[in-house]
Amino acid sequence: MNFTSLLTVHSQKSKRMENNLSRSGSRSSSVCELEKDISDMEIIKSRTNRRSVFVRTQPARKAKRIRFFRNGDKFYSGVIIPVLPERYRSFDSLTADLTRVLVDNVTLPSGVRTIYSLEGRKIGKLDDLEDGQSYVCSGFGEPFKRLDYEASAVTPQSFRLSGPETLSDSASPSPARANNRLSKYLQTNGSTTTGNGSPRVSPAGDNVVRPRIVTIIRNGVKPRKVCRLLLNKRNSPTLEHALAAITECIKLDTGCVRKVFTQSGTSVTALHQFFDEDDVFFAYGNERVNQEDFELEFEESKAVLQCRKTPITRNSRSGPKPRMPVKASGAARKENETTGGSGDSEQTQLANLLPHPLRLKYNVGKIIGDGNFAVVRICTDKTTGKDYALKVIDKAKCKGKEHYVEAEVRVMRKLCHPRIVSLIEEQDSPEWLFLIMELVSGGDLFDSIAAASKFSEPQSRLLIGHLTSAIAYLHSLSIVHRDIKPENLLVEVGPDGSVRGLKLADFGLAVEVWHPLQAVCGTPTYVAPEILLETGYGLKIDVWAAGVILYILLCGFPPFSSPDGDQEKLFDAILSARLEFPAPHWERVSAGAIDLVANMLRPQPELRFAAEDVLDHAWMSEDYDEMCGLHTWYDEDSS
Ligand SMILES: Nc1ncnc2c1ncn2[C@@H]1O[C@H](COP(=O)(O)OP(=O)(O)OP(=O)(O)O)[C@@H](O)[C@H]1O
Repeated sequence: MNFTSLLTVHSQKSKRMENNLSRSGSRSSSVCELEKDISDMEIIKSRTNRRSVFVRTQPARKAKRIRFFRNGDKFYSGVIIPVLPERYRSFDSLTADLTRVLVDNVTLPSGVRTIYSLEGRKIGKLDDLEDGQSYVCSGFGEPFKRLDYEASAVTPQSFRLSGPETLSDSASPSPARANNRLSKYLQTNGSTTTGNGSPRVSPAGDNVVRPRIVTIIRNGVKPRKVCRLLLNKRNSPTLEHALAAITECIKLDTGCVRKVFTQSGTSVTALHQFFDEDDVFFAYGNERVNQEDFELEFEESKAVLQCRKTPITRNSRSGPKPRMPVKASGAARKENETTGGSGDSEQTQLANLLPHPLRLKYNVGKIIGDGNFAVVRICTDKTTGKDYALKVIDKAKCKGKEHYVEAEVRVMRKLCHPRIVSLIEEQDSPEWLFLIMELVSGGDLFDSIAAASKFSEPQSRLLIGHLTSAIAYLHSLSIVHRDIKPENLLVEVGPDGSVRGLKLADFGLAVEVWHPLQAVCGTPTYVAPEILLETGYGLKIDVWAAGVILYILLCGFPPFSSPDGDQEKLFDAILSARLEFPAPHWERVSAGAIDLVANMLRPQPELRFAAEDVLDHAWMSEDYDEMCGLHTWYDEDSS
């Protein structure tokens, strides 16, 4: 599980989804397009061809597009779901799906139990749901709360600055009606609007806003919730919009965020303050502000540091070659390094913590890795002598994010692929979650890159082939990993220590996709532009990340970086879509490799290669080097 999430340290993981939603015959179709297509197509899996194909087999049946709100949550703008009888054979299957979809955005501890119309009428069957209408989901025993839910359906997040009154959601009503709702929303939230209901974007505001991650501390009992939020022109064209974005991010118990302070206690009254020096902010509703609020407890400081931790080096050398991002190392790893591994007493302690069935079956050994929430140790099956990896997840560290851990396990249980680390078994205790996983003992790809600096084309082909086949498999199940990076790729090594292959691990951010996702998450160096733009994203973000990795394998540094380690500049570079293959580092790389990288790093997801396109690319063929001559140099004129 990796919580280097951009949006919040309580990272973003949502759930669920529709099975068999794969790519259409047109290789470049996006998830959004597929969402449209699925309504009138039936999926037939071609066994002979690796690719899933859509074949129209029956008259088109249109999905009902329905928006679902969270009961009592006027800030949640709802989720739109296409409802088709093929997809939901029972009302319960719809509520189960809604539970998985909503858990990313709202608190629903017992899941969706009841669906109401906006007027509070209980919905009992699928046929009662009307196309284009909105409904309210409530949990167990919750009475219906009458609110103007549709007002929140047009939050600033769904407002496009670039187009006149267009809404990001295709199922939104007419611009006029949407405008009314937007205007109503802004009025109820104290914002000013222009005559036509658009948010007033001051030229000054326009100038100050740039993609920037800030840390927000939610007022409350210490240790307080610490979140990360990406502010950009889309969600923060005005101060009011920024406050609404913060409200949505931290979900204050007391409703709207009304006051924000910097750590020095200065009240934030102008938009530019979010883009000045301070990057830690304290958010309040109507509560009183006390001086001691600005003092951080140890746990809070740790969370803030974690938020700030960027894998981009701040000690960049001058010179043409950008450096690799710095690997985040966890506390346990450091501890392991200084103590030379886990001592006997520590091991005994852990063995005592193990649930009885695991204690009977395994001997626990030394620490082999750690993350923010888990320590991973070697363990050995007492009967067979086979080694496994035991991941011990500390539930206390995951407080409030339990559903992400559950999602990680749920996703892993479904997977069975030679290039994906398999989950052997799991055991739960009130404080810990124990996962027994396949052991991949060669460390991670980050360390291999650090050791090798860069890889030959055949080695890069092998590694990217393994990674892409894992991604293609995930995508065939409509699962997006969302945190593909060298640290999450475990390496298999041969007896001579050479890299033989890799396996994909860490499904902490993985989620099933059946509508464009919005949660901003991932790791900055590998994040796709559509995530930063917050226009909704899908499976192709994994291909982008794999493209970044292929670029790194071939030349030893990332395609997008910031010379001084500034994260905002990194985002600007990603958004600029300027992909360069600078000499001398790329001079000896073949044209085929460069072509593949360029297709994996296309800024428009609909033009970007899908995972199977990558596998089909000529450069991926083992014969490529032979066909083209071993040292096909990249000729700039032929690009
Ligand atoms: N199956 C495995 N075999 C060998 N080593 C593993 C395995 N799984 C994890 N590790 C090692 O343990 C480290 C931490 O694991 P993982 O990233 O899953 O933990 P996490 O707490 O979820 O991490 P994060 O901080 O990224 O959320 C990995 O970086 C890797 O080095």
